[in-house]
Amino acid sequence: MLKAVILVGGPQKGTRFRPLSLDTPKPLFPVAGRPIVQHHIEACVKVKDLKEILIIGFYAIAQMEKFISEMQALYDDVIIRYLQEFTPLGTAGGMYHFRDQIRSGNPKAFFVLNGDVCADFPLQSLYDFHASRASESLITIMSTEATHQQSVNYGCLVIQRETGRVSHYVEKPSSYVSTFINCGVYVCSTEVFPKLAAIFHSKANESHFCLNGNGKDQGHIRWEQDVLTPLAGTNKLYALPVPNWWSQVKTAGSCIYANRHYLELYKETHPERLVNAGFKDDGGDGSSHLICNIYPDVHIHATASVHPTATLGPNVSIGPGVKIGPGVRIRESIVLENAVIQDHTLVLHSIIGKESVIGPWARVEGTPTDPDPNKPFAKMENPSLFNSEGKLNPSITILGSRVNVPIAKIVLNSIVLPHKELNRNYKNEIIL
Ligand SMILES: Nc1nc2c(ncn2[C@@H]2O[C@H](COP(=O)(O)OP(=O)(O)O[C@H]3O[C@H](CO)[C@@H](O)[C@H](O)[C@@H]3O)[C@@H](O)[C@H]2O)c(=O)[nH]1
Repeated sequence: MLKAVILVGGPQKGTRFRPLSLDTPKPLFPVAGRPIVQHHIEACVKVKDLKEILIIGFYAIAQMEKFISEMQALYDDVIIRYLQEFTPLGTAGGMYHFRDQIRSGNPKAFFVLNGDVCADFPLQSLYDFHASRASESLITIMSTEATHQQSVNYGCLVIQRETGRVSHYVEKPSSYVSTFINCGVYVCSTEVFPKLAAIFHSKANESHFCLNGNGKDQGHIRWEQDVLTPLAGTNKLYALPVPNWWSQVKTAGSCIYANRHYLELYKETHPERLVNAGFKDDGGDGSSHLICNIYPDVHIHATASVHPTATLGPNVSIGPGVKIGPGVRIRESIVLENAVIQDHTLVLHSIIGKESVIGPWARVEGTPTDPDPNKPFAKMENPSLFNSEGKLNPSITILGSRVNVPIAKIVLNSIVLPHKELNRNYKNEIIL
């Protein structure tokens, strides 16, 4: 039997995700019509013999319980639970704290997935690789290549080509180590728990490491620095470099990028979630009707209404209850629940928040922050909001929830906090 742990962190961690994280915990933000973490769950339930998924974070249970019960209803062959840390315990402290839940039933191994990555997760191949080295391997890391320049923003691994052993691991090094990076996806043997126990007890003995000293709980353990770094070079740490699409989801801009890739994956995994050439299934009886002009890939929730003269795509996700008027043009964007986009409005490279209303003949446009297509292995940059001159770096436009854009106004490369009534044009601004 196998299990999976998904690390979702908690409210303080989502600051680069504002204003989107103000009303939805980041792991539940919809990308390609499904919460970010549902994509992890869908990858896990495909693994043979995987029986339980434990989502570990420090969000309040009330914020997660509806999602968990929806997931449990959808995937009833697998147990899905949320375990709340009483305080942030780091990337390994939660696993140690909930060790009895992870070990119960005696799983052969368990996956660990960072909740803030998106990927075409090759979990079965990762497990098969791990199992083939089970006599030695304690942890197998999913790895991918990055550019020299970007690699230092990740955990970097030196991998022995023939064996897959990791001889050296440095978390976010200050200078170049390797272009092979840690994807934040692992298979672990339960033999890792004695290691975590030793780390926990040695931290407890360190006099400076107390609850009020550095502000972190004694149970705070860093998976990367405390576990992976010392394990490298001991023949117990392996890595499997994979060519699959993979990216972090740190900023709102990376959601547009992830949206595009998950929509593309749907062609193989869930073609029913895509709208084909402008036709939408009427439900059950095999009939379909023209809804609008489509440039694939586009996902439209069954409860959204789109005028037949609107044009959507490529890479657009339309949420539940959204209303899109005549002549509207939307591309490379995510439109959230119950938003209204009125006649002849243009939306490009943007996220439109829940219940926002964009009046007719308006223009809401952002600038994509995609990886450089001319650099092999380039990843998403996660630029800071402001440049060295204190000006907003051009990025996607985000309208928080319940924002009102009146008729014929233009909003370019701007971030608008919830509940704002805009009354003029905006360019490169944060509207607080
Ligand atoms: N439960 C829990 N989860 C946590 C905590 N702290 C972080 N997490 C979760 O653990 C994941 C990684 O946490 P970060 O601390 O944000 O690390 P990172 O900068 O993304 O780097 C990690 O991921 C990279 C790949 O995306 C790796 O390259 C890197 O080596 C490292 O593992 C995220 O999903 C985050 O929500 C915690 O205290 N508790």
